[in-house]
Amino acid sequence: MNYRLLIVDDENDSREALAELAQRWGYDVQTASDGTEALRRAIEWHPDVILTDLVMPNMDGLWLLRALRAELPDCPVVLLTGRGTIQTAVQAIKEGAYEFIEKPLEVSRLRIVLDRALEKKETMREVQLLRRRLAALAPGTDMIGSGPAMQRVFELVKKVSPSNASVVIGGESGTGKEVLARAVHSLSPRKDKPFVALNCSAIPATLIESELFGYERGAFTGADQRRLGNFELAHGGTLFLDEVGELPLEMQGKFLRVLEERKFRRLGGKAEVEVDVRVICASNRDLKDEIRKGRFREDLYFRLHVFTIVLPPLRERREDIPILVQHFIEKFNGETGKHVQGVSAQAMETLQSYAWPGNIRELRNTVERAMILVDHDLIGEEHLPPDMRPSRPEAAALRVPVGIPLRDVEKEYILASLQRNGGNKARTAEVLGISEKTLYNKLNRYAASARDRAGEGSEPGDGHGAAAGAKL
Ligand SMILES: Nc1ncnc2c1ncn2[C@@H]1O[C@H](COP(=O)(O)OP(=O)(O)OP(=O)(O)O)[C@@H](O)[C@H]1O
Repeated sequence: MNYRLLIVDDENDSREALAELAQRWGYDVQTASDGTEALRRAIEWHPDVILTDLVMPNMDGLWLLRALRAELPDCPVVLLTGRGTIQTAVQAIKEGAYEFIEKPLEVSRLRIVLDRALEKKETMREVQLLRRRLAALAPGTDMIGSGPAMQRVFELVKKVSPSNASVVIGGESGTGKEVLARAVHSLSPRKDKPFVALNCSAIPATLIESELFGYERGAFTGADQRRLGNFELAHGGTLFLDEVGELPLEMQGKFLRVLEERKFRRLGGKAEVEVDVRVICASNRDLKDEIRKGRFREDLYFRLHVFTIVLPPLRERREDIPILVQHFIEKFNGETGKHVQGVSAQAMETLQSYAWPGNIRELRNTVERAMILVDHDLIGEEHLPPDMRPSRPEAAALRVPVGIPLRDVEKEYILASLQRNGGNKARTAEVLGISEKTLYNKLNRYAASARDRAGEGSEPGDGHGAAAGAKL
């Protein structure tokens, strides 16, 4: 289906010329000669993009822009401006116009601006969809994920949350193990009690005991008052131990005892403290392997592994990337007061093809960085880290062996240009500085000679040779 372009200009000649040009580029075109007529057409016809002259005698471009913001807020408006009207054009951009193009009109710029406006419109449509899906996801938790892998995880979360069972969460670093533990907590009857998280790998072995169980005043030098440990702080709620494989062996014994007896003593304390705590553990090490190496107690392993949930790495659930990106954009918009809307199609392609060794944490940081760099409302490829961007051969060199006939050089050059422009003949003709008709004639000639050669029993050419041209 062709894109719809509404052209608004009070001058007949320039309106007709623009319409003819746009039709050649493949647009369905309607025209209007002033703002009021344009508004009526826009409401009836729903164009994908509007190209309007800024200065018109009757209801000018700025009036139209304002009226359209209310009626068709998603439709990009491109303004044509004369030299003396730049200031008004800048004002129009502030009021939401997509772009302005100065007269006299540069055809190639018009083409590029219209293409980009359409790309933006498509992206915004996608963004709307993602927003709607975001709102419908895993209510009551911060977990985002809509693909089948995460749906399976959500099913498990829903099953295990209401119980008191211990849960072990596996998955690479940054896959969201803590987020998952919080989700289990917030969907459990303990949701109004504390959720206490402790990362065992971040605490020196000598301090872990006091972190977990607390101490009494005078228990050791410097203990000048009683301090509650994480078990006590989590009473009635959930204790999340990240990197549980890092617990020293001796601590594992004490930990097991608390799980079995539900009571313990603070360091330096005599009285036993009773606690009611649900324990969720996470590890990105293989605990079975740790048992074999004598670094993890088997009895603790079996006590903890009542229920296991493994989070897949991001590269195995790429389908979730768009919705996660949108989630982080909305989050950072809220924190920074920015109004970034989404990510361009090309940038999203890059994000979806990257391997994400740091998983969701890395994705989150990437979006945060891009949002610092971006000064429009759309994140583009240029806002992504350079090593993430695929190398696109912007000005790919064409190697042509010396000594071949000039007409073959021309053919190779034309076919390579066509390929670089994604098969778009109008754009290729423009880049080559020839008419589209000339390009068609040449391509037809290549195709015919390829057919002839094929008829003679020879190969019809390689991937970007004449046969490829014939198909285009
Ligand atoms: N499903 C998700 N939805 C939204 N945000 C997520 C999700 N999973 C992870 N995150 C975000 O990614 C970051 C890393 O998550 P988290 O700390 O839970 O990972 P982890 O697996 O516990 O990492 P580590 O193993 O390094 O402790 C956090 O900022 C978190 O908010």
